[in-house]
Amino acid sequence: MTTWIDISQPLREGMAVWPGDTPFSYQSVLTKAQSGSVNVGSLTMSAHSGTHVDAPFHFDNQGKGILELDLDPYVGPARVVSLPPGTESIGPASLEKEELAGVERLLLRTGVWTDRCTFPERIPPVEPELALWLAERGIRLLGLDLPSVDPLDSKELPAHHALARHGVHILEGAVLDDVEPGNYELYAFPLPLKGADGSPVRAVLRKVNS
Ligand SMILES: N[C@@H](CC(=O)c1ccccc1NC=O)C(=O)O
Ligand SMILES: [Zn+2]
Ligand SMILES: [Zn+2]
Repeated sequence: MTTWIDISQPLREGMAVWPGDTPFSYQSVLTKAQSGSVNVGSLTMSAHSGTHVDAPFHFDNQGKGILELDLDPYVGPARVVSLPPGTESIGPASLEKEELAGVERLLLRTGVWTDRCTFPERIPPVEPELALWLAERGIRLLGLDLPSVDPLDSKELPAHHALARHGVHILEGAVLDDVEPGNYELYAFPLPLKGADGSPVRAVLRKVNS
């Protein structure tokens, strides 16, 4: 049996969501007793719930929505890198010692979001300069264990825009606490949501030998 490493946050009532955003809820609309055959539930949630991907339409009215996105960045070989505790921001200097030749998907573990029931107050943001640096190295997906790539109070979202401009897809809210740095295969397809600006994903890793 394959050993999957689930790096998705469970979607459940009470989970932390962006301040002011739609809380997650699963409601039973029909019970087996009522229908005589089946339980049926209905979901209410933000497109940015838990472990999710952003489409450029999230921050750019002319940007692609989830359904228009290329799927390749979301599946394939990936590298997990752990950043040192106390990292203030994530830029080229944070990664200069890493040998990233051939890496197309990069997952960064900061370890700062420890209590998933509450939203973090401060996160180390991605420096917009990192976008070009990643693109120059052929990286097409940046994943983080953080709810955003920009400071939580940012309105301009410079890192989101820079990453999109350079074709680097964004995966947010991954759970990497127990994942050793190294090489993996990543599977994190977005849902086929027409017109949506983001999508929750079931993100999993599988260890590869190297
Ligand atoms: N940029 C964040 C989400 C975000 O900014 C947000 C999500 C829900 C409601 C409001 C938000 N931002 C600003 O008001 C993300 O990419 O998940
Ligand atoms: Zn998002
Ligand atoms: Zn985002």
